[in-house]
Parts: sequence; C-alpha cells; structure tokens
Amino acid sequence: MFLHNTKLCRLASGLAGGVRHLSGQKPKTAILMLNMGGPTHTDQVHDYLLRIMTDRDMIQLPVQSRLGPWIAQRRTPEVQKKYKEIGGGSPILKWTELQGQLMCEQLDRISPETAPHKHYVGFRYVNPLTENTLAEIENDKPERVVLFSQYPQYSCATSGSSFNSIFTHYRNNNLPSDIKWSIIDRWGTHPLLIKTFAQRIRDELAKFVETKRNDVVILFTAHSLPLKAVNRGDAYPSEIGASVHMVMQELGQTNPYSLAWQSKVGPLPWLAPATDDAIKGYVKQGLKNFILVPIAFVNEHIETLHELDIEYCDELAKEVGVEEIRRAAAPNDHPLFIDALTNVVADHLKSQQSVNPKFLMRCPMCSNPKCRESKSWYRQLCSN
Ligand SMILES: C=CC1=C(C)c2cc3[nH]c(cc4nc(cc5[nH]c(cc1n2)c(C)c5CCC(=O)O)C(CCC(=O)O)=C4C)c(C)c3C=C
Ligand SMILES: [Fe+2]
Ligand SMILES: [Fe+2]
Repeated sequence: MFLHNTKLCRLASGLAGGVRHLSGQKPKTAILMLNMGGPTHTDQVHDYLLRIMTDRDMIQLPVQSRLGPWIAQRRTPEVQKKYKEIGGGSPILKWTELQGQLMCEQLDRISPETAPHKHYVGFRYVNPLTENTLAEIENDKPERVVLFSQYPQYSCATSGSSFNSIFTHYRNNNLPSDIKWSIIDRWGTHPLLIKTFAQRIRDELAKFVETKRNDVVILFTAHSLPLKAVNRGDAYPSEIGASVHMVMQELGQTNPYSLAWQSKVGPLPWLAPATDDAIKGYVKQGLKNFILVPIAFVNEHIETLHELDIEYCDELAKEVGVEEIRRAAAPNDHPLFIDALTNVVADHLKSQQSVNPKFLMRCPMCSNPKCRESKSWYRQLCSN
C-alpha cells in the first residue's frame, strides 16, 4: 500500500480532527530507530570517535584497545574542525526525531490495531545510546518492540554493529519476558525509498539547462568499506548496487551514471573508485556536469555537508574544471520517504515476525566471532 503523503494532506487531516497523534499515551508498539548517530556538539567528537575506533564490528585493528583510543585522540581536532564548518554538529538526531514522529503519526492513522506507536532513537556511538534507550523502552512497557535499522543496506559494520550491541546488552541484562521483539533491515530496494532517491535526482536535474540535461553524470556515492570486510562477504557492496540499479530503472532515462565510494579512513585498501577520483576521471573524458547522489544514508550528515558539498562540489570542482555540479538531498523529511518508513513498518507489523534478542545467530558472513547477522535471526527464530 502506498500512502502518497503531502504536507497539505497532513494539515488537512489534522484540521478535520479525525486523526489524533497518540504519542502522549503509553505506547503499544515501540519502534527503535537504530543508527550510528553523530556528535551534536564538537565536545562530543572525541568520545564518538573513541566508540567507533574500539568497535570491532566497525574496524579491526591490531592491539585495538590501545591503537583505537590513540587514533581517536589524534583524529579529534581534524574532525571537530569539520563539524564546526557545517554549523557545529551533526544533524542526524534532528532528522531522525522528525522522521520518527512523522512516521508514527501515519502509523497511528493506518494501523490502529498496533497503535499507539512511539518512536525511540538508539545510536551506536553518541547519545541517545542504544543501551540507554532500551531501558527507557522497558520502562514504557510496550507490547512489542521493532528494531528498525536506519541503514537501508546491510553491513556488518553498520546494522550488524547496532544489532550486536542489543545482543550484548541482553546477554548482560534481563530480557523482559512480556515484550515481543522483531527486526527490520535490508530495505534498500523498497519501492518508496527508490522513488524518494529518484525524485531527489529529478529535482536537481531540473536545475540544469535543458541542452545539458542528458549529459549530466549521475554519480552515486556511498561510504566506502575496507576490502578486508568485502572479501569476507559483507553484503554492503551488492546491496548498494541493488539500490543504484533500482533508482536508475525508476528514472527510466539514459544519463551516464556510476557508483563511487567516499570517506575512506586509514592506509589499507577500501572499495574503489573513490568519489573524487571518479569526478576527476569524468572531467578528463570531457564530461563536466554532475549530480552527486548519497545512496547509503537517509539523513544529511558530515559526509554530505562537508565532504560532498564543501570538499567536492566547491573546492575540487573549481580545481579540476567541473562546469556544474549539484548534490541530491538526502531523503530527510521528503514525504515519499516518510511514506517509505511508514510502509516498511506497517508491512512488517502485519507479517507477525518475531525474534528473541538473547538467542541471535552468529553472522555467517564475517570472521568476527561476536558479529550477529540479522536475516538468519528471522529464519532460525521466527516464532510462527
Ligand atoms: C552508511 C555506511 C557506512 C559504512 C559502511 C561505514 C563504515 C566505516 N566507517 C568507518 C569509520 C568512520 N566513519 C565515520 C563517520 C561516518 N560513517 C558513516 C557511515 C558508514 N560508515 C557516516 C554516515 C558517518 C558520518 C556521521 C556523522 O557524524 O555525520 C567516522 C567519523 C568521522 C571521521 O573520523 O571521518 C569514522 C572514523 C570505518 C572504519 C568503517 C569500516 C567498516
Ligand atoms: Fe558479520
Ligand atoms: Fe563510517
């Protein structure tokens, strides 16, 4: 079911008085929106980097308990400077709260049998940390909790790490027996998510003069991944590729396009080509107009606002002779995207899947003995 949702529609239904958001009441269904998070203030940067650099699902370093904190300390001033340049902090929390609120308003309307719905935010590396939010949810005593990864495409480093933190939490704490748990991830080809990305691209294409429009390179860009993780079989590159393919199919047109990878950290080999190298390569071939499309994250974040907007669209573009370069906005609060979130959850709630976070399966795709992979949880533990 697609709910084409416009701001006007929301306003009209609110005014009609027929729809009331139920978020003030005790929730029946809790939806925990999982993501990495980002520092809201620059004074959180050090602890944020420390949590990333000591997370073995994210990165495996020799003598990690020493090297991780050392890298975090060394990297802090450079990363703080970047956050200062984008206004002092990451907007991930702001966007996630808004998305959750709008999604629950729609869920209350279309899924009264599971209402009231309440969204919660669980971040892996910065407040509100997932462990603390789980305590808050338990306190609210919902009937069921949906663990909803906000990374549309799966990686052991992202969704895997968030699920793992929940597994670890309940290995060390009592699991409330009266809550039904379930998981949503791997929704990178959902038709409404694809329509959102396609619309974001069309909005930028329309800003090019008509004579140029067919030659604009649509350059999809996703956070890179170390080849070590890729070679273990991490699903991320193929899931990103699937999203790209579906978006191009939805656009139904013949613009040149490709996929490149950004934000490599450290000296080891990561997925290539790097986004900046791809831009340089196209310019050398005479293709000088671009739309950059961040395809792996649903909110603006430091890598869209700094790396893409400042380092590539502004600085690199001038340096290498780009004619015109634009960036597609992240899904953020696009009405199609709020519909995507709502549909993904509504369909999931109907499917009655459930899983016990205490008995999660070992991840079959990577050698990290702690990693738990989510889809196998469904297969092995579905209670139906
Ligand atoms: C969405 C996909 C992402 C994957 C896969 C990923 C892997 C990955 N990341 C690091 C190290 C860092 N990532 C950092 C920031 C960061 N990473 C992602 C997404 C993915 N990372 C996002 C959206 C962000 C930005 C969040 C924000 O604050 O706005 C950082 C911190 C910034 C920096 O130091 O440059 C680090 C470090 C590794 C090692 C990795 C490997 C699997
Ligand atoms: Fe894994
Ligand atoms: Fe990252």
